[in-house]
Amino acid sequence: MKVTIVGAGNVGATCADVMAYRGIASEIVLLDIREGFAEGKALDITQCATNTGFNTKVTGVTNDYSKTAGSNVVVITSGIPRKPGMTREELIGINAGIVKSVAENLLQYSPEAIFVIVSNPMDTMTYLAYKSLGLPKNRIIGMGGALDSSRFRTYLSLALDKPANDISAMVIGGHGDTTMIPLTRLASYNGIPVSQFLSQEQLDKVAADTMVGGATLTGLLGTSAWYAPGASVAYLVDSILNDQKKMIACSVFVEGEYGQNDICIGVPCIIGKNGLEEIIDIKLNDAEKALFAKSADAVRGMNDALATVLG
Ligand SMILES: NC(=O)c1ccc[n+]([C@@H]2O[C@H](COP(=O)([O-])OP(=O)(O)OC[C@H]3O[C@@H](n4cnc5c(N)ncnc54)[C@H](O)[C@@H]3O)[C@@H](O)[C@H]2O)c1
Ligand SMILES: O=C(O)C[C@H](O)C(=O)O
Repeated sequence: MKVTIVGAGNVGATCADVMAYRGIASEIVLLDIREGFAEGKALDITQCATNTGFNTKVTGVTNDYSKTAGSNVVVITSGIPRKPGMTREELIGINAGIVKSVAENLLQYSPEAIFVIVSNPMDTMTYLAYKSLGLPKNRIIGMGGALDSSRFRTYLSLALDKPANDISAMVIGGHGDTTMIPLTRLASYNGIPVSQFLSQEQLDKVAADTMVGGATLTGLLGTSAWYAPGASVAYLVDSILNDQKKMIACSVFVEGEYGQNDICIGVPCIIGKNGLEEIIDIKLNDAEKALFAKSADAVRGMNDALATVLG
């Protein structure tokens, strides 16, 4: 199975590295606009093979889309990341044009591919890809919830002092500092509600830390994060290529689900060989429904800024 990743920067290269190491795809093509950059990243990753024991073919190209032909999955990470103090939404002006042209180029050479959108603001970029490519909604998937849920589980694990893999928890809604919705009520430690172990004050802090998880790392690193984002993309692509049918919160086009229409927003999705296979309808309580409606309003508002790009 062939995967193309556009953007060989921090997230794209990390994603390629994790996918190669875990043998998720047989072939990975990294593409970047910067001369020689993707070639260099691909060669460096390839030179891990004998020490980490993988057989994935990893190549890099400078803006040559013909080398991406016939990809089963394409991942878009091209664009600029935020700097400390910025919101993801401030990236829209530059990233919208990049994502649209990259997506169109990819489709030309891989007409059957499933698209995974990573560039920020991710929900807006996913909507842009959906509207401009004209593909069925199952083939356009925004990655954000996998990462946010992983951060939520990490913060819960730290508060509980228990392994993150024993914790089940999900974040839905927009992939923004104020639009994420960590579903604390449904989070569990091996099936036991986390509220049996943590006070409301502790739970509120975990949710707040989760929501600004990306901003915290941006403040520490001077640019946005890449290890957990790259691993989260690989996790999502694995579920597609290997038809795992995992439930992963992803940004997809909604048509009535959760009371919303005509936006891409994070909802629990079954992800398999067809991309989005089903949206799971969680019975939210009234407070959660209100948070989702507010998040959807903010996500919808950002889509208005796309008018010029969408023509
Ligand atoms: N959805 C998420 O959960 C999530 C997580 C982390 C980062 N991101 C976003 O992903 C994007 C990439 O982040 P990063 O840290 O890897 O940035 P980065 O600067 O390290 O890498 C971006 C790469 O894109 C390339 N690029 C720019 N324009 C291009 C074009 N037209 N064609 C091909 N390549 C092009 C650049 O040359 C660069 O190498 C940012 O927008 C960031 O906000 C999203
Ligand atoms: O925080 C960012 O800007 C990058 C990404 O969306 C993240 O959550 O790490």
